[in-house]
Amino acid sequence: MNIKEYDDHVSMRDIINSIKMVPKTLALIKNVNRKSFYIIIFLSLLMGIAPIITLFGSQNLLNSIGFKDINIIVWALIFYISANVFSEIISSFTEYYQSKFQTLINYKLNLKVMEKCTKLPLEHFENAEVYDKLQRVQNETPYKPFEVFVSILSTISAIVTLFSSVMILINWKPWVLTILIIIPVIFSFYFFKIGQREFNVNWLRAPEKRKSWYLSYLMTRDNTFKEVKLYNLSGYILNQFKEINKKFVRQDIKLFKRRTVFTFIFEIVEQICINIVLVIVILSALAGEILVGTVVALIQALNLISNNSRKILNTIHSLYQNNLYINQFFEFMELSEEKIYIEDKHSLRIENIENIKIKNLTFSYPTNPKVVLKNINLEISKGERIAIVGPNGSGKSTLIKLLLKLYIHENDSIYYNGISINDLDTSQLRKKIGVLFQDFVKYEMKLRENVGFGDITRIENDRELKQTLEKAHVDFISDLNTQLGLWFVDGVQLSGGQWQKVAIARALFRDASLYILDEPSSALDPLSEKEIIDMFMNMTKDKIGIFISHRLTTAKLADKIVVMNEGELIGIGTHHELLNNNDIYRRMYELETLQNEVEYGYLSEGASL
Ligand SMILES: Nc1ncnc2c1ncn2[C@@H]1O[C@H](COP(=O)(O)OP(=O)(O)OP(=O)(O)O)[C@@H](O)[C@H]1O
Repeated sequence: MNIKEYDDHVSMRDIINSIKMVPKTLALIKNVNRKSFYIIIFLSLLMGIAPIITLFGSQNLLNSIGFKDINIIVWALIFYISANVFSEIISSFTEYYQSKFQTLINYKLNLKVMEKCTKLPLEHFENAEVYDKLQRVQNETPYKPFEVFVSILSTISAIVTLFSSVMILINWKPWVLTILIIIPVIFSFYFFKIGQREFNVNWLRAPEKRKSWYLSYLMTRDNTFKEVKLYNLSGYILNQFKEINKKFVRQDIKLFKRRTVFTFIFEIVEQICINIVLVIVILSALAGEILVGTVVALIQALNLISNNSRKILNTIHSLYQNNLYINQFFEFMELSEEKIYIEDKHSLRIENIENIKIKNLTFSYPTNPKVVLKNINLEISKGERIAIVGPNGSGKSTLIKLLLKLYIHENDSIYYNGISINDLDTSQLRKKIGVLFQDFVKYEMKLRENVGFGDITRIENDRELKQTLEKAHVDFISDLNTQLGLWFVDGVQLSGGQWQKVAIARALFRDASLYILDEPSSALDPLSEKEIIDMFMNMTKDKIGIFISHRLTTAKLADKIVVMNEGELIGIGTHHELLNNNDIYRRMYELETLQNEVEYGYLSEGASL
């Protein structure tokens, strides 16, 4: 079914398409818990019959009074009371099973969305459209499928009741039915139209809803709160938040108004028809054609027909609307997954990374036509430690992400041990790589988890965790079970550099054959930086080590330095080789040395004071 974003015209085909979605939705819900699913359907059928049994009970009871026989009256009373008790029992059971099932559906479908998220490639998370889709699905999934199910159940009960009530009326005057049924059918098209409009409004809201969420995030998180306070941004952000949400409120009120007016017109027309039939019932009673009990039964049947035809109309309307939402869920679940989950079963595996070869690598991000890497050629072998240097935006981190197979690059340009990265089992390859990302995660969890996530299988191995912490110079906390960060109770906040050391420990905790550190020293003091790089060089003696650095005094410790500029690899060699034959490198180094001298001069000036 195609989602119409702006047009709220509803054709018969749309309605049929929407009804065609019902089996798919039911299958989705049934898989959550088959037993509850069938019990609820059975209870709904009983719920549909219950009003008719009660109606018969009251008709019998009233008519029995005319016979003046105590036995008949007692039996009629027993039947009447039993019918009411039966009705109460069924409704309590239905309530219990529905609440239980709703909880299960919420849990299982949210889990499905989360599981799907874990399988999506990185590029989907850098795409605003996918984010919007995710936002819609996350907002609606907890309750929409259950609403569809409830709509279907109500329709089943209502149809059963309607059918039985119709039987009562058919016995009396069949032509009366035409009036009572034609009205809801005519109105149903308008209800669909309203449903489509409400859906469209919500559909178009997703990007702004996400913005609204982001604004509230800025106002309420510790890491953003400081700047918001300092730059006095509260008013500005709050205004944007208000603007977006005021617009939502205006739209919602407009929709409520439309719906209320329309429902009101429908109810008035319907009431007029019902009252005409009522007059006919009274006239028949006055003419002595029917008994008092039958008059009551006919009036009740009329009410049941009126209520249930309205109910069917409402539920079909919400069914249609909810199906549009559920279609989003199915579309989201069909998003392409990371290759790792669909093709890797037949991929090749390597035990250790001995050699990396990059051949004519050219790359653009899927969301950006700009060529970010241009014809890169590079070879690194076991035992080599490489530093990558270059100005901001020159493509250093992109190169690392491609080495980790975070983007699918169709051309065979990267080889591990002579095998194209595209033919390698992704998860097995990633197990061989320990990485510190430039924007590493500060897990608001225990120290054990922050480091142990490097190799989850050894998260309980205290001895190895402590050895790694020592290597990464994490000497400021000793208890592995210390909660880090301030989001949860008893948390200990770390400084920027301390968090970075913990993240380095996480990368090193992995028993890898390739270690990559993307700007490991960005938050470290010079002494810590020296210690970390020395340790890294030592640790990667018989492995492959790559680190990105903006400090050439650090980079020069590497065996080889790779210089990048505007997506190109413009130089490779030792520090001295590059000083002699690479103008950009030499200039960068001179500038850094000059800055150091200024700093040094300043410091010695200060020292002499
Ligand atoms: N996810 C992305 N989607 C689209 N473009 C991106 C993405 N990430 C980076 N870019 C673009 O790719 C180019 C290279 O970015 P990259 O992060 O690789 O540079 P870098 O050399 O690591 O920079 P820095 O030294 O500032 O960390 C930049 O022009 C950037 O705008």
